[in-house]
Amino acid sequence: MKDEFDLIAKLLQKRPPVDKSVEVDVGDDAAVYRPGLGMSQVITCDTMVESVHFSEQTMAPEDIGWKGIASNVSDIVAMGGIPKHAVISLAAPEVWEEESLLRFYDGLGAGAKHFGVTILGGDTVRSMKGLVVTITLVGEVERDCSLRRSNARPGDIVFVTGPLGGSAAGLHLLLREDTSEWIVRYPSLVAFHQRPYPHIEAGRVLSTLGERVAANDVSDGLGREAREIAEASGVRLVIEPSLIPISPETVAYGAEIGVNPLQWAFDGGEDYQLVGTLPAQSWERLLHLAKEKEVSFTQIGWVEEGEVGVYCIDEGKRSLLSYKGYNHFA
Ligand SMILES: Nc1ncnc2c1ncn2[C@@H]1O[C@H](COP(=O)(O)OP(=O)(O)O)[C@@H](O)[C@H]1O
Ligand SMILES: Cc1ncc(C[n+]2csc(CCOP(=O)(O)OP(=O)(O)O)c2C)c(N)n1
Ligand SMILES: [Mg+2]
Ligand SMILES: [Mg+2]
Ligand SMILES: [Mg+2]
Repeated sequence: MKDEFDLIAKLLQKRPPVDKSVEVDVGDDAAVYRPGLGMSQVITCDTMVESVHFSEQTMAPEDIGWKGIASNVSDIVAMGGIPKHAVISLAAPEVWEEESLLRFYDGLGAGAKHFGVTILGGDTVRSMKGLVVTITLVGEVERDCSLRRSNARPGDIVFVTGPLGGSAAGLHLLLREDTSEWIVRYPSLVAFHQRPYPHIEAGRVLSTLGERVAANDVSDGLGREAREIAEASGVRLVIEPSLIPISPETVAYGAEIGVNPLQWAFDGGEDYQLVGTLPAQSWERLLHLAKEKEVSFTQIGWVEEGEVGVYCIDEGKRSLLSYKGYNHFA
């Protein structure tokens, strides 16, 4: 690469085409886009740091790009929104040469295309150590229809949208010394970790239901995300661990190495499914709509009055959840 500007020009060739809601594209001081009529804007931002969110051993450059987009899409989905436009901040050390950065953008472009996101700009700077990627994503949702963490009420059903724990199992496998033989045996776990697929339609079914729905995406582990709903709503969530969907490969890998896969589900994170609550009388209607949209919802518990927190119920016995979830500063 000649310089930063030459690199940016090459990276931009990897992005999907922009739509007509974009008034000013990349190439000016800032981009300008037109929000949908009658829609509220949703905005989120997530960062990925080398050695914290990924390493050479766990993710190829393409995977980092895909997961960067997916983790931001996941937060828009957790509000019930449609992801729209992103800006990408890239801080790259010298060891990240042009070829690797272009591969990173291949994954980013593929993710953006898959989730219907346009890339309207960014910033490219030198980092002294480690790649740092920060993505800001805007989306939109119908006015007053967003899925708030504070929406849970006693009597609601607690649900998740898909299998949990697979990403943490995949990370465990990728960090092994003898990783290559395990990758062949458990490819789905590697995919859970490297290529998450937040379901835009799952969030959309919930936000267009015309009901009071709470939701949170599982980036830090089910325990942590459920607790955030309980705290924001001032209620108690009761979870039946035996109802938590866990993929057969996650169960098999856990059994082989002596780890309870529930620990990955509660504490692992990066699954990018939703955990949420909604009134019990709307459950059957949700399942009916979900079937049409090919998204899945599984009940894992219910909401009660009482001391705020998350409780697990096992053979009729309740205990306060001891799982903590991922914490950057713990
Ligand atoms: N440095 C910051 N400045 C302002 N707000 C922040 C900062 N870091 C996090 N937040 C806000 O705190 C809340 C929790 O953040 P986080 O746990 O990262 O969300 P999520 O897990 O959904 O990505 C979010 O509303 C986020 O926007
Ligand atoms: C090399 C490596 N070590 C550890 C992890 C595990 N890990 C890193 S960050 C994280 C939680 C999610 O990241 P965060 O920045 O908290 O996402 P947010 O909740 O803000 O969306 C997890 C489980 C990983 N993905 N890769
Ligand atoms: Mg965050
Ligand atoms: Mg979130
Ligand atoms: Mg997030």
